[in-house]
Amino acid sequence: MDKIIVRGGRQLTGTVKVEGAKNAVLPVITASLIASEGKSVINDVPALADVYTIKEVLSNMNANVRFENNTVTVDASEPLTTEAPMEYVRKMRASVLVLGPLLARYGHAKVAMPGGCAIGSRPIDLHLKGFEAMGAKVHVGNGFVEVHAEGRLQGAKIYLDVPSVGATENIMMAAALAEGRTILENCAKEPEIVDLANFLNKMGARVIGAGTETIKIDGVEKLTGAEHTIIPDRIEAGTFMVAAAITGGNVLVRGAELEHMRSLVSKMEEMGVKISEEVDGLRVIGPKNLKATDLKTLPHPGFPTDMQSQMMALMLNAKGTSVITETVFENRFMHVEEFRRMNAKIKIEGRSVIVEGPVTLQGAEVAATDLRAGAALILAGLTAEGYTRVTELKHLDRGYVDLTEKLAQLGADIERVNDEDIVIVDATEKQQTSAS
Ligand SMILES: CC(=O)N[C@H]1[C@@H](OP(=O)(O)OP(=O)(O)OC[C@H]2O[C@@H](n3ccc(=O)[nH]c3=O)[C@H](O)[C@@H]2O)O[C@H](CO)[C@@H](O)[C@@H]1O
Ligand SMILES: C=C(OP(=O)(O)O)C(=O)O
Repeated sequence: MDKIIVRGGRQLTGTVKVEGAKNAVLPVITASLIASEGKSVINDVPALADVYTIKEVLSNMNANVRFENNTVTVDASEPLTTEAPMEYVRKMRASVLVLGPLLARYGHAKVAMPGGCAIGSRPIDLHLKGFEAMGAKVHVGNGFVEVHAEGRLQGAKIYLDVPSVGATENIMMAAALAEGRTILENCAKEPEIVDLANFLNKMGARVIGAGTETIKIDGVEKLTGAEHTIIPDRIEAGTFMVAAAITGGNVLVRGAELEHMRSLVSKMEEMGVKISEEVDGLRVIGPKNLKATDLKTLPHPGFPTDMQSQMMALMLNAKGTSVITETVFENRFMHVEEFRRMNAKIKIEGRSVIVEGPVTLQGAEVAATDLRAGAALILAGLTAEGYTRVTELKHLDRGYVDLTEKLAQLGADIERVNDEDIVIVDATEKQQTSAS
């Protein structure tokens, strides 16, 4: 089993480049299934475990998919099967995004029902309600969800109870080939939604309003493969911004888009971090003393839940009491217990946590309970005394490319090792070990 070992105390400096966004590339790759003609060429694709998983999903459905040098090409012009293999849906919830494309093109799709996960129950009822409103029949049973439509889907007016990112994407893709106009209200406004709409439009779809709370889609008869470059990953960028801030460092995060990250930038500035826009990214300079603040996660343009745990690591180093309220996922505080192993003073009260800082964090063995929890524990390790060992890296590999190497290049004392190779113990740790 791999572990990441980090020793705190180094200031990070230099430049780091952001990859293409995981949450944009997954829907864009699934959207390429709609094209009954031509090849799609998708650039700036990060080499993430999730991308390899979605590639396998598509290949198993008879699409011809290649992934080389950060470019994915998809040729879906041969007839496809309309069932996604269960093993992949288990690995990655975003596999449910094949439902909309397959339903649009073939009037049928079947996938394993995605389970709950560490951060909450994550139902897909809103995706299914949207399909039903367009005339599809939905059957859920024996661990599968199956959707059917007789003839073309029909454009419809659909109001989402909550602005779900996945439901907005799935419905937008299904509506691309529906007969007539679909109006999707209270939809998600994330930059990744805009990226998907741009790709669909390049394929010949007619989607307007992406990025606002109402999206209108006029269905067309067919879509053709297109070329597209994925937007930068705002969550990876944010993770490096926190790494710079937490170590009092000075880092240029190349590719970070201010427009996609206003809520994060403004919170970090409230904490005393200096952030300035440069031609090719954002420069982040950490202050000597960080100030406490409060934040509430919300759908975009509110504060992103995917940056909540990393900000908690920053707050542990800030002077005063900070409060985080998580409103998007009901169980996204699994990292709190792990931070406590590192001497953090955090209380959970319902959907809020109260963080007292600054504390002297102590290195410990901690588990990455989910993707962003893993990143947050590494960030905390950058300021902790002694060694922090982060385990359960499978989550982290879903969302970060070469995180260890990139942080090491910025000056962090960090390495990824296989369990059996671990022999190093520093002086502090030897003392702790012999004292215990
Ligand atoms: C691959 C991808 O893009 N993942 C992102 C996407 O996940 P994902 O698309 O799964 O997240 P959603 O926006 O759908 O979920 C937001 C909230 O809506 C609820 N909900 C969602 C669908 C539904 O049918 N019914 C329902 O009740 C969820 O339980 C959750 O409480 O957006 C999340 C919220 O920004 C991010 O944390 C994830 O990183
Ligand atoms: C929760 C996340 O992703 P996913 O929806 O792929 O689980 C995330 O990126 O933080």
